[in-house]
Amino acid sequence: LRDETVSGSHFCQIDKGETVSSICNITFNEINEINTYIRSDLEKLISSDFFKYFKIDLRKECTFWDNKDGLCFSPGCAVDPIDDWAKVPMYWQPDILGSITNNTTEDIDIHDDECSFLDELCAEEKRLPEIPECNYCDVNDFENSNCVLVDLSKNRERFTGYGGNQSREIWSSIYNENCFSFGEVGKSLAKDTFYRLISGFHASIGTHVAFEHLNLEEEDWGPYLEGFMEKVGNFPERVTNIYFNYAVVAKTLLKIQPYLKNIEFCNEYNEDVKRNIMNIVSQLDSTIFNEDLLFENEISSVLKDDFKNRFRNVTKIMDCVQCERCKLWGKLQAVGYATCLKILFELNEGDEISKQDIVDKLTKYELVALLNTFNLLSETIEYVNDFETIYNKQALYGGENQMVSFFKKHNFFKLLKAGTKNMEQKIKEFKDLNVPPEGIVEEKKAAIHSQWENVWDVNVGTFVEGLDFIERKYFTLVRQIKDWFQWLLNRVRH
Ligand SMILES: Cc1cc2nc3c(=O)[nH]c(=O)nc-3n(C[C@H](O)[C@H](O)[C@H](O)COP(=O)(O)OP(=O)(O)OC[C@H]3O[C@@H](n4cnc5c(N)ncnc54)[C@H](O)[C@@H]3O)c2cc1C
Repeated sequence: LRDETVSGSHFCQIDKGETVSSICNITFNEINEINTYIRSDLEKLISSDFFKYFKIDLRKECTFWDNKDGLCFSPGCAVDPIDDWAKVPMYWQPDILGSITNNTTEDIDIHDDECSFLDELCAEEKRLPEIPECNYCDVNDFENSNCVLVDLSKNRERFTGYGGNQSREIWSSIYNENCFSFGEVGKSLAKDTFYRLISGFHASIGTHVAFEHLNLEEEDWGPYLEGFMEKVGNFPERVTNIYFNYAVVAKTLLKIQPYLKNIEFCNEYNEDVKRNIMNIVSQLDSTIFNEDLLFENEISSVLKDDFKNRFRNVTKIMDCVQCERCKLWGKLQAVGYATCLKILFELNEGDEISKQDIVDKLTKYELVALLNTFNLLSETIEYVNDFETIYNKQALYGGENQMVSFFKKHNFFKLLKAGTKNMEQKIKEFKDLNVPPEGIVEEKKAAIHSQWENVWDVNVGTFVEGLDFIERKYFTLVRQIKDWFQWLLNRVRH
């Protein structure tokens, strides 16, 4: 979505000078600009040892329906969990995490494991456990013994081949059962936001899938513009929702920034990670998203609970995803958005001490998910811009490319060749006709004439049909050639 457009048309039908939504006082252009500034810092942060690991139970049972038969057999669906523990940093080692759960006060310490970020990272600084606040997502997700640790940098979100009814069922269940009904959407900013978050999340996955796409014919990875346009680009609302989500997550980071001081990312990494986060956050603009407007007039504990329940359901539905890699990234993003909602809702009220308390109790998984979700959106915006460049190039040089691909696709010359063969066959048959005896010459002449007409009609018809094809697609010139040919044909026949 950069400034240059071809012949005045807007890529994805979006005016980049407009604000992203009534509650985001920022334009598409401004978000593009911010994203360019923070991109390299964000990439550095996400590839650090602290943020590149995530724990997940890939075998967790789907509690909504029976999906035992639904498996994704494509090799792209697989995840490579960590098996060489020697290479994993100290604070991700199972014995460090395990030492907490092995304690006699197991139940309490499990919560400690999940919700006291500081304790979990720096074993020597254990504090007394507190009751968790992670109730926008399912806290049990990260505490069971079936969890595996995954290096996210080695299992990127990309095309896996997962699709069809299986994935459609998941999306439709998220939209139909867990978003507010269509009657409610449009009447309430808060409820609209819920739908937009899901749609932006979906569109971001679609953009990644199209950008890191496997061309099955050429067995090569690369951007697939048609796929992007089909799933995202032809729907301005979906592209807008990606920018909307970017604004929401950016604002979440701005909101927790003043309270990050207490969090220690272990001595080894603390300063680096903190400096990096501060660098990123300092480039964001607080007008990017106005959550006060969102909750104006209607923030109530009932609505808040409704949000919590619905989003917790969304994170649980991810257990029903049959493709492991999709499940990994789906879960991570669902937890990332759940964390956003929690911070935007909970940090909007109460005194400074309670706000500090909420941030102090964020779990490692929530923070890893939040920052990785922001990184995915940042990549998505970069990809949308790259798709625009590809689109503009094709529009500029499209005439030639389209012609070549047309001839490749419709194989026009093959059609002509077949027509010619047909014609040769007919001529041969014609030649093979025995010369008739005197008396029936006139009759035979008429038969021969009709044979010729037949040959002519069939083959010329094929040829004209071929020209028709091209004409319909691209050339007015062909119409003239065709008219001329038709005129010549009429003259020869009569
Ligand atoms: C949680 C999850 C994670 C996934 N991760 C991956 C992955 O990493 N790699 C991969 O290759 N595939 C992944 N998939 C599959 C992918 O999302 C699509 O489902 C798949 O590519 C099939 O696409 P589709 O064109 O049939 O439509 P789908 O994307 O399945 O969409 C179903 C319907 O939802 C509507 N819709 C589509 N997009 C939007 C939107 N943004 N907003 C509102 N409505 C919309 C349309 O009406 C569409 O027909 C994932 C699926 C899920 C559920």
